[in-house]
Amino acid sequence: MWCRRLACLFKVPCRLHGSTRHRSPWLPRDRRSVLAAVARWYHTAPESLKCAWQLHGDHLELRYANTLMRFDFVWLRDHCRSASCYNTKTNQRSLDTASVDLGIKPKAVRVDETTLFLTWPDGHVTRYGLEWLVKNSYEGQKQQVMHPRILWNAEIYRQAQVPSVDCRSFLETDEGLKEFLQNFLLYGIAFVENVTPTKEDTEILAERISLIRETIYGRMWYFTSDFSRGDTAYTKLALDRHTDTTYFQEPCGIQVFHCLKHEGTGGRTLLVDGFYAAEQVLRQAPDQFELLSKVPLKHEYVENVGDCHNHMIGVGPVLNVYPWNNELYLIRYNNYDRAVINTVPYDVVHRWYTAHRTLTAELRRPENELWVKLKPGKALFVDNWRVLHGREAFTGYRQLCGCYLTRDDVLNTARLLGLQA
Ligand SMILES: C[N+](C)(C)CCCC[C@H](N)C(=O)O
Ligand SMILES: O=C(O)CCC(=O)C(=O)O
Ligand SMILES: [Fe+2]
Repeated sequence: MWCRRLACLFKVPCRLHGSTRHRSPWLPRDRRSVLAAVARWYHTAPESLKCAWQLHGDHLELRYANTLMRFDFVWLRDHCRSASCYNTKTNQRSLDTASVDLGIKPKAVRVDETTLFLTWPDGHVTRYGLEWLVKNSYEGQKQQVMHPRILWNAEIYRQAQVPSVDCRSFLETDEGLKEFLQNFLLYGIAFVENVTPTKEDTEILAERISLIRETIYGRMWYFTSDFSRGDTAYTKLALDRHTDTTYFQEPCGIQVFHCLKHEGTGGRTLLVDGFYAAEQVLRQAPDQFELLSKVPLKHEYVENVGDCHNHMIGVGPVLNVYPWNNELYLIRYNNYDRAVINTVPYDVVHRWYTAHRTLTAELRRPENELWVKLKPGKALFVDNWRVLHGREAFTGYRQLCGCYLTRDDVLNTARLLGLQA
């Protein structure tokens, strides 16, 4: 059974459409089977079943380490790692891809125990390690996750007993920083303890892992319930779960919160793993998950209070997934800031509301809610692409400081410490 959805272009195990075999849109099925019938398999050694390959009219088929891979010939030429094609000092391609004949085909192919050798019509030789091919092929990629995560509800998170990292160890040791980042990547939230409760000390923390993303709220922001800005955050009202800056084309990657003072009641922080909730939607209603990942929405921030005049618009679906493996990487969920829906016709609108309701029900399940009281000295980092935050209404004087971080730079720091990010 081939996937009939037009929108589904990828040959991935289909969790969305209930079929595991999709038709590859790039190669008509009948042509592939004709070619397969005339081609023959070559093995590195007669008795070796570890690696086998065959040359087809327009691609090379290679079986290695239980992975069946198909490589386009231009791809094979384009990724050549020889000294004239690739600069290993800069890790950049020097080959001009536009100079490759789109009809190119290797003149000779040879495989030994570890390496694939291709000789091109002009005599140039390309070598690929077989392990490298498994790791870098489409077929290898779609079986892997980009970002390993532990999805959680309140119980899972509590059971995990994720430790907070001490401020000194975070600032002064690579181990402390790495432990913090590992927890942050896995859970989408992480705490630093024993921080001096000032804006300046919070800034030092932020700069340890990333660049601060300056926005219309400033670089380091600092707020109380004085309605100095035209947004509910600057009041004492409760705020339902949401992600921030959905009205930016690229919502801020990370949010840092540090409560510097609270003399009063209430004001607890709510945290909900948006990806855990989205996974439940995928299980219950895969077509609703798909709709939430396809329908583009606008979010908007219109501010006219005092001297602050801003008008921001961001466009994107609620759920953002990598198309080759369906992995979630960004949830955009803010019912306060969602703009007028005018990007799809009325019947799709109704289906979208149904899907949004299913997701909202999951996000609102009490067992998915993690409530914490932020205290001076304890800084919270939230992955704003994954974990929703909210707050309980409060009384009294409450002062919160923090900032947004650029996501690329947090991931950069994590990768430099050897983490998969
Ligand atoms: C965090 N800080 C107080 C600076 C800004 C709050 C932004 C609030 C906005 N409704 C949003 O969700 O993006
Ligand atoms: O007051 C709070 O605890 C959080 C408010 C909020 O959602 C925000 O500042 O983004
Ligand atoms: Fe917020």
